[in-house]
This record gives sequence, C-alpha cells and structure tokens, in this order.
Amino acid sequence: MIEIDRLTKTYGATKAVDSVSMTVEAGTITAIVGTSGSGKTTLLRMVNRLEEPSAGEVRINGTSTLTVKPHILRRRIGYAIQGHGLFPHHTVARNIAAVPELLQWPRDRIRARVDELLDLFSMDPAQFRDRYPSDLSGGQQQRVGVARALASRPDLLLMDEPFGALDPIIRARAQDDLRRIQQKLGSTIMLVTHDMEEAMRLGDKVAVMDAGRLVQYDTPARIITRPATDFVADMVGDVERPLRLLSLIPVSEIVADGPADGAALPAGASLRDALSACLWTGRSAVPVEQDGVQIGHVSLDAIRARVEFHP
Ligand SMILES: Nc1ncnc2c1ncn2[C@@H]1O[C@H](COP(=O)(O)OP(=O)(O)OP(=O)(O)O)[C@@H](O)[C@H]1O
Repeated sequence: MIEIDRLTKTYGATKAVDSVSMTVEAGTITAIVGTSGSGKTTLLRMVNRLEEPSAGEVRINGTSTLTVKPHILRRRIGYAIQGHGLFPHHTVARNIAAVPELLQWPRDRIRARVDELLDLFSMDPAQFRDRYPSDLSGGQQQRVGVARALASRPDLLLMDEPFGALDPIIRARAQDDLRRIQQKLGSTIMLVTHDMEEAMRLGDKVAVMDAGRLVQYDTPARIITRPATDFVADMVGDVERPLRLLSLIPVSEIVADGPADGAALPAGASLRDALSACLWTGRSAVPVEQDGVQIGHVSLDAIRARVEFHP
C-alpha cells in the first residue's frame, strides 16, 4: 500500500503540488490526470524522490520513503517515461536487465527474467534479445521500456505519459497490454496522463489534479457520474459522458434471461459494444454468450435504464 500524506512541493511562490493525500492499494493502477502544469509529474517524482517534497511524506507498506536512501528507493520503484529512455548502445536484453544487474542477480536468473518479460510483451526472445533500440519500432521500444521498469519486480511502478508518443492504434494496444500484464503480475502502478480517456481505461482509481490540488480521487464510474467540481466535469466531457460510462460496464451486469436474434456478444463485452451492435443491426436486443453458450440477452431498454441509474 502506498500512502501519500499531505505531500507538497513549492517552487518559489508556486505551489506545484499542494497538500495532496491519497492511498494507493497494492495490485491496482492509479491514473493521475489533469491539465498541463497541474502538478502531475511533480507528484509522481516525489514518490521516488526524484524531487524532494517541501512538506508531507510518502509511505510504502508503512515505511516513510524519507528513511530510505534515494538510490536504494529507486531500485525498488520502477520508472518508465515517455520516449522510454532506453540506452541506445545496449541490447534489448541489457536494457531490460539494468536493475537486476545492479542488484547483482545471478546471470541465469537475469536471462530467465528477460525472456519471461519479452514473452509477456509478445516479443519473441530469440528474435529481439540481441537487437538494439534503434532496430525496434516505437511501440516495441515502449514495451521494452516498460519491461525494463518491471524487471526487478518493483514494489511500485511509476509511469509518466508512457504512451504519449505512440499513435492511437498502437497506443490502445499498449494500454491493453499494460492492463493484462499488470493483472498477471499483480503490480502496483501509478501513471500520469493528460488524457482522461486513457485514465478511465487504465485506472482502477483516477486522481484528478487541478492547480496542484487533488480535486477528486475515485473510481472511473464515479468520476463520470459524480464529478466533484466543474473542472472534473469539463475534463470528463458532458457530451460523451453516457458513452464513457457504457464502455466501463460489462454486458454480463445487465444480461436478462431469454433469447434474441443475431450474432452474440461475449459476456465481457461492454454496454457500449452492445449499443453499437443494436444500432448497427437495427435490433432492440442482442444475445450474449459465455464460453460458446448463449446465456441471455441485453436490450436497448436495459442499457438506457442502466445509464439513468447512476452507481
Ligand atoms: N524545477 C522547477 N522549477 C520551478 N517550477 C517548476 C519546476 N518543475 C515544475 N514547476 C512548476 O510546477 C508546476 C507543475 O508542474 P508539473 O510538471 O508537475 O505539471 P504537469 O501537470 O506534470 O504538467 P505537464 O502535463 O505539462 O507535464 C508548473 O507550474 C511548473 O511550471
């Protein structure tokens, strides 16, 4: 568990971060979102003491980070940034192995870990292990950057706009990969983004920053349905709000008994997918299946009712 306790950073007269408190549960992703200059990066960099707090503290599993030497702390906390920051003259394997090598892991264990991570990121180790960063696509470099940050199984992974440089399609894929890998490894991640859509997609919790202050810290569904301030409401965007909400809810949540015509949606599909299917086929309901068996249907009326009922 990461406890951020009244964390503050002042630069002269500017309060870049103003008494921010929040608790991040282990094994979750927290997305920190806000406009440019709202203090996101400064908040993140105080967690691994790349910036020293002016006041307040961070506790990781109960221990104040102020009691740990910064270089030791940074070995325990992974850090991935936009543009990945790979060492250009090191192979992919050496890049990923950077922290395990510092920690003097045995050679076999390092090699096994590098291959495991490459596999996890869908990059064949035999093909990629000995390449240099310049021989990789932008998306592949970004994956190696995240793999490097995860290599020593850190207590916490900090990510600052990790997907900022990627085009939209590769970016969506990278987001899905991160979610899948985070769930598999049970990692705890704090991620900075200026993109609310990305925050909603990735965050178990979303922290909205405005002018150095944390204005709301909540689940994506509650941020959408109960924005704490006008600023949060603007960030979410009124027009798209119902659609964003629908994309967070699986059809399994409102599936009703009985058949419906047409191609079935999997139970894990979102209500946004179900709405698209209804509109596309001109039907008022779509069947839902799980493991190849139809388990019921979702109707347009049920979707509408679910949007009107705010969680
Ligand atoms: N080293 C510094 N010296 C002086 N002011 C700084 C310094 N670093 C950041 N600031 C100021 O602190 C505020 C918050 O900056 P920060 O980089 O944390 O914002 P951000 O939300 O991450 O913005 P962006 O999305 O543009 O990266 C800004 O007003 C910035 O100008």
